[in-house]
Amino acid sequence: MNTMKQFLNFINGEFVATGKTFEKRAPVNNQVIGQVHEAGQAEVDAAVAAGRAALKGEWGKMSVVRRAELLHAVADEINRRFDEFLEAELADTGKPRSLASHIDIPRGAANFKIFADIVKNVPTESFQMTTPDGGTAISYAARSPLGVVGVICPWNLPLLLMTWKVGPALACGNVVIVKPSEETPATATLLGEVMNTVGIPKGVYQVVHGFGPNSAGEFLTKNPGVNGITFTGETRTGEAIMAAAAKGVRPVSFELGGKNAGVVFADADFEKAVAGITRSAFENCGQVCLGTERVYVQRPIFDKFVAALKAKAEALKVGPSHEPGVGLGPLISAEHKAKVLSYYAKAQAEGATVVTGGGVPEMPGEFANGHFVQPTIWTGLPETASVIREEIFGPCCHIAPFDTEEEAVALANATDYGLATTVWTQDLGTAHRMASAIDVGLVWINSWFLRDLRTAFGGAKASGIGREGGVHSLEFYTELKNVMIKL
Ligand SMILES: NC(=O)c1ccc[n+]([C@@H]2O[C@H](COP(=O)([O-])OP(=O)(O)OC[C@H]3O[C@@H](n4cnc5c(N)ncnc54)[C@H](O)[C@@H]3O)[C@@H](O)[C@H]2O)c1
Ligand SMILES: O=C/C=C/C=C(\O)C(=O)O
Repeated sequence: MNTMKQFLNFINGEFVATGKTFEKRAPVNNQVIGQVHEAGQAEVDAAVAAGRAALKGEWGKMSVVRRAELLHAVADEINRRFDEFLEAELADTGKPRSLASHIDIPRGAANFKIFADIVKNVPTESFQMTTPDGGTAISYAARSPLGVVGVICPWNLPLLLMTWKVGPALACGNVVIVKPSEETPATATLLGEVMNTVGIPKGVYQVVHGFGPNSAGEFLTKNPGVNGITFTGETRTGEAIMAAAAKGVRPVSFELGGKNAGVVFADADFEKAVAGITRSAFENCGQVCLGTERVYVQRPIFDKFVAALKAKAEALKVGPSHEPGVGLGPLISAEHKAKVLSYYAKAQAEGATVVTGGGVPEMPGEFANGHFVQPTIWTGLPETASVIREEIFGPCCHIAPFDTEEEAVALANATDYGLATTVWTQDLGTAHRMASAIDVGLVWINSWFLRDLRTAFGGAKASGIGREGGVHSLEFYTELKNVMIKL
């Protein structure tokens, strides 16, 4: 009998079914592959109570060193069960096996290790002063956990983006309640087994499944027992969560949407620039917040660059995860496919030259029902066009020419977002001037999505609030107290 996989909530160390389920469908063929048990108000309230109890119990009293040891053990257990996490992520997302095995799952584990090490080694400040009465005083800072942290995650890099928050939150002594995307329940649920195996006390890591409004997401953000919320997702969702967090003045950490530019100067290493923009436009089927949907190429190499990127896009093998050599998987859902195709139609309606793509590939057999779209490149549109102004989150980009550095800066900055930019040039002066002038949180020079986990990560403007990564995560996941002692 084909027993449908059940994705349960993970509350107080137990896997919890509810009477209310929704379908999980495979992006590669749109077949139902599981039932997800939606957490209601009662389940979310139970998770908050269990989290608060955990803070008062063994976990709240645990030393930093012991916490770090346990988080290293979590990472080691993820790596020991690497194939299970890999298969779970592939089933949920349909992404190419090469991508999940080299990025999603390794980073899912690494995110625990890096913060386990950081919390053991980062000092806090101390000062000595002469007091007005001629005496002295010393002061020191001390960090304490925020408390119960709500972690709300998107579906594009499910394990990576969830543990990018859970890692530092736990390292700082908090407890977390994770609300994975309704599209990708698997790896967050599997991590619950790992937490039990490793011996993370119950109530420290919990998972509630569901949607946003009138479901687990909203119940979590509105629960007064939640002390802070870290969220990755669309900007408009961030606005709703920020409104919820306002009650009780709870802190938020937001990684939001983007409409990132890629800027290629005529002096760039041409092959590297083509390869880099190909990755930034099409990797993960364009479903990466850091991805490039607006490409600006200096005029002398514009035609050559368009031809080269066309060739790269057309060389991408479109198919399901298990097929070797697949470079482009499906989009996450039928709804998202419809959204991306609506932009493909808008581009044509607004007069774009379709350099390649613009539709749906012929897929064999069951995969004809998958959420596959063609990698697509446009030219010839004005900067006011919808596909240049709005985040699409698909395997597509528009390429436009520019002449001067100043023009490239103005084009890159002409957006409400401020997440990432990738700049390709072999001139050091150009590189540093561009990095300085572009209003984003992340600039890659002659690279893209190259990550040092000690660095500040986050977006400016409508792309986010705060920075996570390295010591910057401690600023969100702890309260910093100053103690002054008169001697
Ligand atoms: N800046 C980054 O680092 C980053 C990384 C990945 C994705 N993103 C962005 O995420 C978006 C794609 O992901 P998505 O479609 O899952 O985003 P989304 O905003 O639709 O959903 C994200 C999560 O928020 C939950 N949610 C939705 N409404 C909510 C509400 N009112 N209250 C509480 N929770 C709510 C969803 O259930 C999901 O778990 C894109 O805009 C992308 O740019 C940003
Ligand atoms: O889709 C967005 C990717 C975000 C990546 C990270 O947050 C990271 O690499 O830590």
